[in-house]
Amino acid sequence: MKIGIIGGGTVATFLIKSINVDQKLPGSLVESVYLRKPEVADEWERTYGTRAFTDMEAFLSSGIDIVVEAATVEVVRDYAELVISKRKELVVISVGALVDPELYGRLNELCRQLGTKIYLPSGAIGGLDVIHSAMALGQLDEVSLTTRKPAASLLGRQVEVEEVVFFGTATEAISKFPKNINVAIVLSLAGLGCDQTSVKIVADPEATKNTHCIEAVGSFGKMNIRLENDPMPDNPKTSYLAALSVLSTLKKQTERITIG
Ligand SMILES: NC(=O)C1=CN([C@@H]2O[C@H](COP(=O)(O)OP(=O)(O)OC[C@H]3O[C@@H](n4cnc5c(N)ncnc54)[C@H](O)[C@@H]3O)[C@@H](O)[C@H]2O)C=CC1
Ligand SMILES: O=C([O-])CC(=O)C(=O)O
Repeated sequence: MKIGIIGGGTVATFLIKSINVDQKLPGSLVESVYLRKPEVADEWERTYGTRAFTDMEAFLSSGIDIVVEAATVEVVRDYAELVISKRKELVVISVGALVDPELYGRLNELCRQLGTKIYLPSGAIGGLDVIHSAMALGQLDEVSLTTRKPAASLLGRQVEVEEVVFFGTATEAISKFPKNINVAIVLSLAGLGCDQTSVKIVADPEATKNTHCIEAVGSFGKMNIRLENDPMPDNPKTSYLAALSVLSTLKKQTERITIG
C-alpha cells in the first residue's frame, strides 16, 4: 500500500516513524506527504527520505493509493472532495469536519459514484462497535460523552478548580472546540447523529490525561466506557490512542480477516 499523508504534525510524524522507520506495516510505505511550507517539506525529505509536496495536485499524482488526513478540520473541508475525485481512498482523523451534513452527503455520493471509500478511525475513544451494532436495527436511545482534559491544553490557560466549559450537543461542541472534540463527531456518526449526542467538556487543573467517558443505552442494554488516555508528548491535546487508531485503520486494509 502506497500511503500519502496530509499534515506534518504529531499524528503525521508518528505515522511516518512507525511505518517508514520502524516498519510496523510490512509491505506499505509512506510515499509522499503534503505540507504547507517549502522549508518544512525540505526538512521532511531530508529526515525521512520521503517525497514532500506543497502542491496538492502534484501530491495526489505521486502514485499513492490512500491518503491519510492528519491535519485539521479545515483541511478536510478544503481537500476531501478533491482527494476522492482522484479515486483515492481517504482516512480522516479530523472527523469534526463531517458534522456538516452537506459535506458528508457530497462525499458519500462521490465515493459511491467513483467506487472509493472514506475511513474514520475510532480515534481517541472506543466502543464504536457496540454503538454500530445497536444501530443495526436503530435501537439506540441515548448516547453521551464526557471529556476531561488538562485545562492548559484545552483552554490555553490554567484554572483554579475544575470547570465545565461546555455542555450541549456534539454539533455545538465541535464548533467551539474543533481541535479537541473530534471524538464526539465520530461517536455521533456511528450512533444517533450530531444533534442527538450529548457532550460535556471539563477543564481540569490537575489532569495529566485526556479522559473520555461514553455512556449508551439501547435495546442491547447499557454501555459505560471510561478511557484514560496518555497524551502525545508533542501535542497534549491529542491522545496517543488517536494516533494508534490511524495506524490500526491502515493495518486493517492489509488484512484478509477483519475484526469488528
Ligand atoms: N478523531 C480523533 O479522535 C482525534 C482527532 N484529532 C485531530 O487530528 C488532527 C491531527 O492532530 P495532531 O497531529 O495532534 O495535530 P498537530 O497540530 O500536531 O498537527 C496538525 C498539522 O496540520 C498541519 N496543517 C494545518 N493546516 C494545513 C494545511 N492547510 N495543509 C497541510 N497541513 C496543514 C499543521 O501545520 C500541523 O503540522 C487534528 O485535527 C486533531 O484535532 C486529534 C485527536 C483525536
Ligand atoms: O485526543 C483526544 O483525546 C481527543 C481529541 O483531541 C479530539 O477528539 O479531537
